[in-house]
Amino acid sequence: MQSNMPDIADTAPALQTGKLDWVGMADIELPFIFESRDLAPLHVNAKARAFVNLHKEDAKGIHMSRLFLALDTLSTEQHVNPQTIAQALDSFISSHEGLSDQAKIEFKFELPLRRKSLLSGKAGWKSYPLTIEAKIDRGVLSFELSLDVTYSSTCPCSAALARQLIQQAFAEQFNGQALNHEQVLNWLGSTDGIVATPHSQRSIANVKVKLDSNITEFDILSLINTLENELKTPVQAAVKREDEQEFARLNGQNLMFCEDAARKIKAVLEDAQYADYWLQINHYESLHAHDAVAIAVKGIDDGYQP
Ligand SMILES: Nc1nc2c(ncn2[C@@H]2O[C@H](COP(=O)(O)OP(=O)(O)OP(=O)(O)O)[C@@H](O)[C@H]2O)c(=O)[nH]1
Repeated sequence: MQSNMPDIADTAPALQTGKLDWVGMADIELPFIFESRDLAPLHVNAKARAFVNLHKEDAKGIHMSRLFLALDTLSTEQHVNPQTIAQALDSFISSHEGLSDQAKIEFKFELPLRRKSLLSGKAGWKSYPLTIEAKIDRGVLSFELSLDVTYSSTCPCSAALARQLIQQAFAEQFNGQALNHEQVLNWLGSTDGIVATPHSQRSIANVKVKLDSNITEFDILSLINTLENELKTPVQAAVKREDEQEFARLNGQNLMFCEDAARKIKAVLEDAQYADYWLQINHYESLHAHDAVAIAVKGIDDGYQP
């Protein structure tokens, strides 16, 4: 049937000749089963982008359906892991012989993880926005992960200003009186004892890392745990009062500007020895209507740019 049909991608002349860097499809709906170390295979609903370059200058176009069907195989017959993504990229190239020598796939999805509460022993779902980009360039494979981690940041400047107001309130209230332990303890537990509170904000760390081309599995959980353990105040799922109190303690013990968060994340990404990384810290301020932002990269030649 197909052989009687015109196939202009192969036969029609290009309107204008020239090489193209990427041609393909965006926003493809693609449910699949995702594999990553220490996680049971997970059903996710991804949006995919699939591309090849078009280096044959007079070719009319690429064969979109071949990319689409390779992705469909990944979705329906395989689990998504570095090997199967590499197979899909290989099939992009082999189905475009003479046309393309570069291919890339991007999957964007939310990774739902069970997260434990801080103290109460409960658990709940928390979703992490994740993008995986895989590329093959004249036979060389590369993988990149982008991940968002949401946390709370309490402003160190605001905390110092609040402490000063609390001291002033104490001085006014007791005005040079000699106090016993119980009086001070009672005052600290009263609303007068916390006359000002520092502002905190929901904050997001956007992190992008380049992975080794020879990885055999993704390890998203360990990256998320590393980032959250470093920040100390990740947004919680299940929260009972004891968890909320622990969260308040953690916030008070980990006051941070966006610069502090950026330096913390930079240090752990350096330690993890990623080939390259990029990070952007966003503190969605409650003091201002604008945000505080810090950006850092590993700083290697031809690497990510800030
Ligand atoms: N190259 C290209 N194809 C497009 C575009 N927009 C839609 N398509 C369609 O994508 C469809 C798939 O093209 P092919 O992969 O060549 O489909 P096919 O000829 O049935 O498949 P093969 O026999 O494997 O070549 C065609 O029906 C095109 O019309 C576009 O902008 N560029």
